[in-house]
Amino acid sequence: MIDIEGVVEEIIFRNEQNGYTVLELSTQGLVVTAVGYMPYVNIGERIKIEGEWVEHPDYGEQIRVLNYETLAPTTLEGIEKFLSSGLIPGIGPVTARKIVKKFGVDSLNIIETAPERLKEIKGLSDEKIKRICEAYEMQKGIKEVMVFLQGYGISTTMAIKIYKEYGNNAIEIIKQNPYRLADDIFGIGFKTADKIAENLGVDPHSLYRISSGTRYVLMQYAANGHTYVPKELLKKEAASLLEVSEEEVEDSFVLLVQNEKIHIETFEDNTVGIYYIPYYIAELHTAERLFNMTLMENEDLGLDVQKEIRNFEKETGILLAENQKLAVEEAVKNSVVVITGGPGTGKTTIINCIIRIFEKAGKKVALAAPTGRAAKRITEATGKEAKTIHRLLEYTYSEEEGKGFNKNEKDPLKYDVIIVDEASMVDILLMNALLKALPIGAKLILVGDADQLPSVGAGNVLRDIIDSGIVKVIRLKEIFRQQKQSLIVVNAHKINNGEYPTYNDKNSDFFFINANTQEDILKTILELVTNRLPKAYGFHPINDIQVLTPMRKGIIGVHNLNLELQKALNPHDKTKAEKIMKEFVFRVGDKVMQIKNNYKIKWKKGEEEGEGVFNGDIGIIQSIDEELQELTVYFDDEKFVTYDFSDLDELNLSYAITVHKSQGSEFPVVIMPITYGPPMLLTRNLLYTAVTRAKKLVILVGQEKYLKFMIDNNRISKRYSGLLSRLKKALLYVN
Ligand SMILES: Nc1ncnc2c1ncn2[C@@H]1O[C@H](COP(=O)(O)OP(=O)(O)OP(=O)(O)O)[C@@H](O)[C@H]1O
Repeated sequence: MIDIEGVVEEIIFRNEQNGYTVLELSTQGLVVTAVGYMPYVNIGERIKIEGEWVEHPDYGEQIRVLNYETLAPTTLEGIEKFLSSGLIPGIGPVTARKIVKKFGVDSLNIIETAPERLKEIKGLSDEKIKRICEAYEMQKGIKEVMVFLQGYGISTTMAIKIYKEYGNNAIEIIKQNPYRLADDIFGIGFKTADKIAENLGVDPHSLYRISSGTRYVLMQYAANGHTYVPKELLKKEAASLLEVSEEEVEDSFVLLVQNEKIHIETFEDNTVGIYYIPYYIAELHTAERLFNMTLMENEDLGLDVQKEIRNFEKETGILLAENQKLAVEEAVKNSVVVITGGPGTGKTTIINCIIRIFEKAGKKVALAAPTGRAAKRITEATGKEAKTIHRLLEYTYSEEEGKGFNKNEKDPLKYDVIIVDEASMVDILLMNALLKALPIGAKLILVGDADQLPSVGAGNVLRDIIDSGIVKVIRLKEIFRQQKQSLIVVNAHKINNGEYPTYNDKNSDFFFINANTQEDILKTILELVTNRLPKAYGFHPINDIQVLTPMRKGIIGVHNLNLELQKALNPHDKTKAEKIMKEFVFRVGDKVMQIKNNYKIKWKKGEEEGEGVFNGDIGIIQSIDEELQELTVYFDDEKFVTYDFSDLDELNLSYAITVHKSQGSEFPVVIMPITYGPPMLLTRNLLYTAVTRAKKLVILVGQEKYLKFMIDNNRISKRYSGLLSRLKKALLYVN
C-alpha cells in the first residue's frame, strides 16, 4: 500500500454514473496516473490517495486507488485551476486568474469567509459575487452528499439534484428516510433508495420498509395512468419488488391507512382497489362535484338562442348541422356538457358560437386547454385568449408552501362559463383542481375527442364521464373540413371506425411509402425530412415536420431516430455550443422536449415571469453556457426557460417523439414508421392519435401489413379508474 499527496492535473476519464475516474496527479515533480472511484475530485484540487501500483497492459504503470481524501488546493496554480475548472458556475479562467492574482493562497478562504472582499476585484458585479458564493457553498454541500452516498452509484448530477432538493439538511433527511429519494429525485428509483436504507440498518422486513415499497408501487401505477391498483396485484408486485411475502405486504396496508397514505375501497363487483391517497381524493371529489353540478338549477340566459345561432350562421356563412345546433343548445341549457368528435367535426366552430352567445348575454367566459400548444391553437382559432388550465388556476410553487393552485374553493375563478378544449388530456388531479376552482353556478363545457389516447397522467376522466351517462354528451360524427377533401380527416375517421385508409392520390395529403426493412424505413424518413419534403412543399425540417413513433427502442425507436435526425439536421459544428450527455449530445439549435412536469422551474416571456414547464412541451435550444452551466430553451409558447445542467435529464431530443408524448399537439407534417413491434403498442387508438396530430400532411413509411394490423388491433389498454363506477352510483341515487 502506498500513500501519495498531489494536485490533480487532468481528468482523463470519468464515468458520471459510478464515479470511476482516471486522473493525472502531479506529485513532487512527477506526474502519475491514478484510477478508481473518485467521483468528486476536480482539476486543481489537492488529494491524498491510498492505493497500490498496478501494471496496465496498454497504459503502463498506474495507481489503483483504494481510498482517497480531498484537501483544499494550496498552490497558486492549483487554486487557479480549481476555480476555473467549471466547478463554480460564474468563474471561468479569466475571473479565476483575477481572484488568485488578488488574494493569492487565501483565495478560497476569502470566498468562504469574507466574500464581500471579492468586490475589490474589478469587473465583478454584486450579483456575480452572490452567485459565486452560493455556488461555492453548494459545491461543498454536494461534496458532502457525494461522500455520504459513496458506493451507491449516485452520480455527480444526482448529488447536485439531491442537494438542490434538500439543501444543507440533505444527509439528515436521507438518514431519516432514505425512501424519500425515490419520491423526490427524478432518476433515483426505489432500488437505490432501498440499498441506502439497507446500509443505514433498515430491517428488510420492517413495516417501514415494506410500506415505503408498497407506496412506491402505487405511485408507479399512477405514473402509468391508473388511479388505483387491485389489491391482489399490488400485493404481488410489492412482494416481488421487496422480496418479502404477500402477507407482509398486506400487513403494511394497516399502517398506510392509519397514516392516510392509502385508501382501500371495495367496488360494486366486490373487487378491492387500493389508492394512493391524492388520487382517491381527486377521484372522489371529482365525482361529487360533477354530480352536484348536474343537480344545479340552470339560469335562463334571457336570449333567444335559436336567433343567436341564426345570427352566427349569417355572420360566418356556416350553416350549423342539427347536431351542432344541439351541442350549442345543450351547452346553454346544462351546467356540464361534453362535446366530443373527431377532427373536422366542427368542435372549434361550436366553441366560437358558444362563446358568442354567452358573451352576448353578458357572461364571463374562460377558454382553457391542458397544454400550452393546445391553448395557443384554440386562441388562434377563436381569436379569444385561451390559457393553459394551470395558468387559469394560477399555478404557483413556493419553497414554503410547495406547489398548488391559487384558484380553489377558497378563492374561486371569476367566470360564469369555462370551456376546456382537448379535454381528453385532462387527468384526474387536474380535473379535480379545476372543479374545485369553479364558482357555484358556473358552467363547464368539456370539448375533445374521446377516441384519442387518454391523458398522460392518471385517470380516464373524459371517457368515464361520457360512459357514466351523468352529463349530457353530444357526439359529433359528420366531417365538415374542406368539403371532405382532406384525406387526413377522412382517414382518421376511417381508422377510428376500423376501416383501412385510402392514400397516395396525387395532390392529396395522406401517403404510404413502402419500405421493407427497418433500415429502409429509417433511410426513407431521413430522406423525406432533409430533402424531399422541404423541396417539394417548402416545409421546414425542424419546425414543420414531426416524426412520431410507437417505439422507444430499436432502429426506428425514438432514441435512434433522434440521433439520426440530429446528425442530419443539426450536426456537430464548431460554432455551436454543445453539452455532452450520457447517451447523446445537446447542441444549440436542437429540438427538445420536456419529459416530466417540473412545477418549480422558472420561465420568462417578455416581461412576464412564472414557474412550470410540463411534460410534452417542445422547444429549441437557444444557448448553452459552460461557464454558468446552463442551457436555455425557447419553448413553443414563447417562454424562455434556463436549465441548470443538473436538470438536463428532464429534456430529450425531440426530432422524433413517441405518439404518447404527442397528445394534444398538432404539427403541419407527421411522419410515422409502420413496422413490427409489441402488439400492445401497435393499436388502432395509437394510429388514430398519430394521424390526427397532422394538419397538412401524413406520411406513413413501412409495411402495409402492419398498418392493417394496427387498425384491426382494437385493444385499449385497461386503466384502473374508479370514476366511472362512482358517477354511476351517483346517478342511481338520483334515479
Ligand atoms: N356546419 C358546417 N358546415 C360547413 N362547414 C363547417 C361546418 N361546421 C364546421 N365547418 C368547417 O369545417 C372545418 C372544421 O371545423 P372545426 O375546425 O370547427 O372542427 P374541429 O372539430 O375543431 O376540428 P379539429 O379538431 O380537427 O380542429 C372548418 O373549416 C369549419 O369552418
